[in-house]
Amino acid sequence: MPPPHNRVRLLIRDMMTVTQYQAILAVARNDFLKIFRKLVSSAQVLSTEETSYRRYCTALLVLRHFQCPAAVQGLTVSEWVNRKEVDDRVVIGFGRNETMQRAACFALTKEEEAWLQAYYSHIRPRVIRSDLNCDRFFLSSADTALLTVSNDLGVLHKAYEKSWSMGTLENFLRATSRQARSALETAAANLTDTEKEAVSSYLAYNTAVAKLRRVPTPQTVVATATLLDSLAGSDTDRFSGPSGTKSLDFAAFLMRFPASADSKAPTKLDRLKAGFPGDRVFYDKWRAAQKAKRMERLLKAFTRKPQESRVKYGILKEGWKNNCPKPADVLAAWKPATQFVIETDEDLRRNVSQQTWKGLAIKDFGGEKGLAVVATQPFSKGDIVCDYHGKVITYAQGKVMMQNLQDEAVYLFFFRTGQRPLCIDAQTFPCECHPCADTVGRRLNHSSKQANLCPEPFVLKVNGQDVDVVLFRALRDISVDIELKFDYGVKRKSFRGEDQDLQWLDE
Ligand SMILES: C[S@@+](CC[C@H](N)C(=O)[O-])C[C@H]1O[C@@H](n2cnc3c(N)ncnc32)[C@H](O)[C@@H]1O
Repeated sequence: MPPPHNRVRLLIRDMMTVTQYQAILAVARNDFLKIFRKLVSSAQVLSTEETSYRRYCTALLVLRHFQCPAAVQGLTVSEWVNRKEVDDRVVIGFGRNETMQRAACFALTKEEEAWLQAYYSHIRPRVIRSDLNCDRFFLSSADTALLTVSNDLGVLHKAYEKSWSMGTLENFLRATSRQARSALETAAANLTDTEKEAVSSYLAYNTAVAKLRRVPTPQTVVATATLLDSLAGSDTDRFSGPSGTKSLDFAAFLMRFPASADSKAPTKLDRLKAGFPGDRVFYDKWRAAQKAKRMERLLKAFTRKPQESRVKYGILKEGWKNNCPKPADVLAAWKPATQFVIETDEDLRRNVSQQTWKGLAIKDFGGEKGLAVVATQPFSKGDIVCDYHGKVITYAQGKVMMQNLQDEAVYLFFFRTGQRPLCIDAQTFPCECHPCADTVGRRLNHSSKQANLCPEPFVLKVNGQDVDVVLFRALRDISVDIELKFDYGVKRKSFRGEDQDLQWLDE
């Protein structure tokens, strides 16, 4: 029999409601939101704050969405970029098939999505420093897949131990995933059988369990998430701050009016129409954020220390009439970049031979466009992003393959290196060297007007042999979530040698 004080704890645990298990989310919320605001306004965030932010995000998925730690750890970038908006929620992990190991599927509110997106677009890219190619959404600060979600939950509770008043029930509680899930099952006892099945499917996390159940539709996942909120005894805003604060929030302002180097400042009328104050407080902060972005772009544009006149010309070419950094400030902040030679760069050779390109995910846009590639970390103008991978064949062989294609998408890249016309065959799929991978280059879509990548032929020594490769270079700075595209360089009437009216080739 457990000692008396443990018996009291066990008894209290039996009485705990779902909301009480979720109390840590409310207690830590203000600190979390402070970091969120800093992230979206591009203010400096300490690495300790980044870790606390990640801990809160994983706690949210465990305690509010009842996902088990293994499912949170297994969440991938591909699942995140392929999330689907359904009604007022965003469904993640939908459309899995049997080859996938995890079966977590949950529906976030729009606010929660913005929180996780801030982790994904601001913290995750900073954590990826080495050459490890990790597709996991949550990374540890050592740039590897996060394996400590349970432990992180304990650390989050410990950090707020003192702020919980002595003698309250919460004081006894360090909620674990298992306890929160079992409190939910207790709360679900009076539901109908169909609702119970939906709840237990929302909680399922391994393929074996998920296979026994029907695959839920995204609408069912959303309905179940709403049901879970009601079982927790309150609505989706139960952790929200005082009403009316949202419109005073600069983070919300930036979300409504993103401050990129090229965006137009919101006018007073724009601000008022969107429900923000008409005064200059947010406006001035917005201008400072844009100025910082412009400074960043100018600094990246010069690989050698420029003359002041060149910086002035650079600003003129950008067409920025006001709110630009002073040329003298750009010169003061400029630092030389590290040298990078394509033909001898070891990382690049490894990426070509092993297809370990970082910062990219394949996203399904559906319809005619189909699969495409999006950035999962920022790229700078001039960066090599990936290659067009496939077997190098002769131009003539490529043309024969092209003529034999019916209506299917084309994965042949014709190019010239020196005087030699060649073709890369990515039509034959999967390739012999990567039988289990969908290589990213073949999923790049076309755009003649908004291309952000440019193909360049090179000869590289790969595994001791000279290999013809086509590398894609970023034509401009590319941020997270942007689709990567290049100009296929063909006209719609001549594509595939047929007189086909393919309108997308004019895009
Ligand atoms: C190299 S593949 C690109 C990846 C392809 N979307 C997929 O789902 O695998 C080329 C094919 O993609 C499609 N495609 C490329 N760019 C497109 C665009 N901008 N809009 C619509 N479809 C496009 C065309 O069917 C083309 O033959």
